[in-house]
Amino acid sequence: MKIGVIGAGSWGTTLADLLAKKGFPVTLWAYEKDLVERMSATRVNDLFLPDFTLSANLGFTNDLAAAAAGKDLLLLVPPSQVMRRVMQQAAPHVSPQTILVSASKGIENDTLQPMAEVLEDVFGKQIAQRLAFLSGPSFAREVAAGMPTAVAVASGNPVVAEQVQEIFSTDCFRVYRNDDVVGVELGGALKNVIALAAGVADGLGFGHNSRAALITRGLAEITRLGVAMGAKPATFAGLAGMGDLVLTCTGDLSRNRTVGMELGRGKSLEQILGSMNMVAEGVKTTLSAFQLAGKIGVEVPIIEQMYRVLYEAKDPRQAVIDLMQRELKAEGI
Ligand SMILES: NC(=O)c1ccc[n+]([C@@H]2O[C@H](COP(=O)([O-])OP(=O)(O)OC[C@H]3O[C@@H](n4cnc5c(N)ncnc54)[C@H](O)[C@@H]3O)[C@@H](O)[C@H]2O)c1
Ligand SMILES: O=P(O)(O)OC[C@H](O)CO
Repeated sequence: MKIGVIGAGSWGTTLADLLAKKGFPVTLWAYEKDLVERMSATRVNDLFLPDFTLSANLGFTNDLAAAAAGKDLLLLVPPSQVMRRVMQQAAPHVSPQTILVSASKGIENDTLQPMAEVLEDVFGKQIAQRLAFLSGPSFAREVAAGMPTAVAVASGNPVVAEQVQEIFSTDCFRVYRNDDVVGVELGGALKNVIALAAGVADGLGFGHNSRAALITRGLAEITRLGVAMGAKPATFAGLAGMGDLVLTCTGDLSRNRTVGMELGRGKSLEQILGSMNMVAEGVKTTLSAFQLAGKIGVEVPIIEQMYRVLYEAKDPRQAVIDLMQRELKAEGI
């Protein structure tokens, strides 16, 4: 089983190392040429996953063709906004038997497509039979440190779901199968928007009540939008829904929650993003999710306020006031 990993951010590096430690020969593609040189020399990803020495079974390359060609499985972990561009370049080198597993969490701007649709555009509709999605509550640094973690893998092809489950599972990394591709993908993408909002609440100095309200009503929004897109409601009660939402809205390691906190403390989005080398997918996914909800007519009040804070420079305090003063209604999805 030869494996290529596209994207050497913290998650791609962590998963590449997990697979290499299981004994698979793994080639990790990094966008940054100088990072490849340093990782080859030191076996440390000093840019995105410092403090961890990577397995000897792991090879590094800046050449997409070398990473993609002759592989039985390709793990795709670039930021979602560049997935299309990167995979268009890799596609001519991907063999027709290769299984593709996406671990990226986002919805493309402009097209408003989740990664399943982006990859179908690049490879053709038939790719769905060889495609799987890995998602769920999983901070890279905790997985890299071997802390027990459970995630979901979704595929429309049950054979592929089972293969991917076997390939990725370890004593510390437990993978559950799921057949709801849309739900698993959207749960992972949309929780980032709610995590931004939870961070804003923390940054404004609010407490546990506010966070619990955001998580619960955020889950209702995610479920409403997801179901309208064809997802199964039960998926949002699972690892890729509730599980990842709770992790990201409460965990100090979350980049999305951190961005939200800085916004709540009064920094501008430009200032915050200017000081980060990592990706906070929720920022761009907020735009896609807001537009998507408008297009299909789903009410998403938290996502809408997050959109106004990020893209219309609305005062976060006013966003909270507007959320709290909405017309009173019955609880439910
Ligand atoms: N880090 C985590 O804990 C974690 C866990 C689960 C899922 N994810 C998801 O994995 C995906 C990748 O995130 P990450 O955390 O590994 O990244 P990261 O924030 O650690 O690093 C940024 C990544 O973006 C890449 N990049 C920047 N500009 C690029 C360009 N123009 N073309 C190609 N690549 C470019 C960098 O090379 C690097 O791989 C995201 O969708 C994220 O939501 C991350
Ligand atoms: O650091 P974040 O906010 O991108 O979250 C990382 C993972 O998606 C958590 O499962």
